[in-house]
Amino acid sequence: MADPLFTVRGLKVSLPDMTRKPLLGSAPMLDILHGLDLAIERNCITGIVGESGSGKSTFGRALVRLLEPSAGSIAFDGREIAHLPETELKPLRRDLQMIFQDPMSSLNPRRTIGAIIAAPMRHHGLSDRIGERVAAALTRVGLPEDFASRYRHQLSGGQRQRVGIARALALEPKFVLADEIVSGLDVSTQAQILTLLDQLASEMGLTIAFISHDLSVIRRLCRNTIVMRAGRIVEAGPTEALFAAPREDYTRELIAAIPLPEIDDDWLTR
Ligand SMILES: Nc1ncnc2c1ncn2[C@@H]1O[C@H](COP(=O)(O)OP(=O)(O)OP(=O)(O)O)[C@@H](O)[C@H]1O
Repeated sequence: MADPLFTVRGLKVSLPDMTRKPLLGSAPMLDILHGLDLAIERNCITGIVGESGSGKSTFGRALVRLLEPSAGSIAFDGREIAHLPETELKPLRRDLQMIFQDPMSSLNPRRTIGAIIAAPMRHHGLSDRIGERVAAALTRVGLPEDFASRYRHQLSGGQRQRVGIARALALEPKFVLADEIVSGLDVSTQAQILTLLDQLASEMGLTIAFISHDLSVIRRLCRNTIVMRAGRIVEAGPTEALFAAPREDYTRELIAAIPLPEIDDDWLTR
């Protein structure tokens, strides 16, 4: 792959094992990722799929440096970031954004939607024309501008996830991690949110890592796919080729387990 946005080599992550935390002292370390090598292509959506506990979220969190790897390298846009201290990461945070699974818990109930979307702008020193920027961010995700004065509890699940997307995109980041962002929504709202993400990705030339356990969604949305199992990469490559001719038994099993398409399955036309 020519000029990827991320190049990851030998990525290992170990975390304190919370299931074995002693009453006194620190928890023993548990190896979660066992040395990942891969690249993430620019200006497209890459799917990360695998069963629960395979390490998808840990990998995503290491990419956006919410976690520090225990070993290995992460080159982001040509710069090594795996072990950068927080002071040097701060300006990079603008380029590394995240959309969370549960907008109900990630949106502050006491702040207006406008204040929530404005927060990352203020944090990164963009304090001029905030009202205009918030209105543009809302319009971009298909919400009326006057939603800026509403609160979280006045929105539906789908509208809340649109706010989560607006907040992540407000700073026009180079990379967005989307971790199971539709799993709490009903099927038709899921379809709307995925269509929106697909449109925004192509309009804004975004690079997105889309974590999901749902292979049928990955197949329709993502140009490339990474399959994970037990903290390792099983296989990775262009989605079409991976589905047409999976190299590994595990990928074949995942594909075989995809439920038959629903009648209104044409939400994404490409
Ligand atoms: N602090 C911790 N202590 C103990 N185990 C942990 C800790 N953090 C993560 N794990 C374990 O590491 C493994 C990978 O977790 P991770 O959340 O990355 O997987 P995932 O593929 O995203 O799973 P899911 O689809 O269920 O969200 C899991 O087995 C999880 O239980």
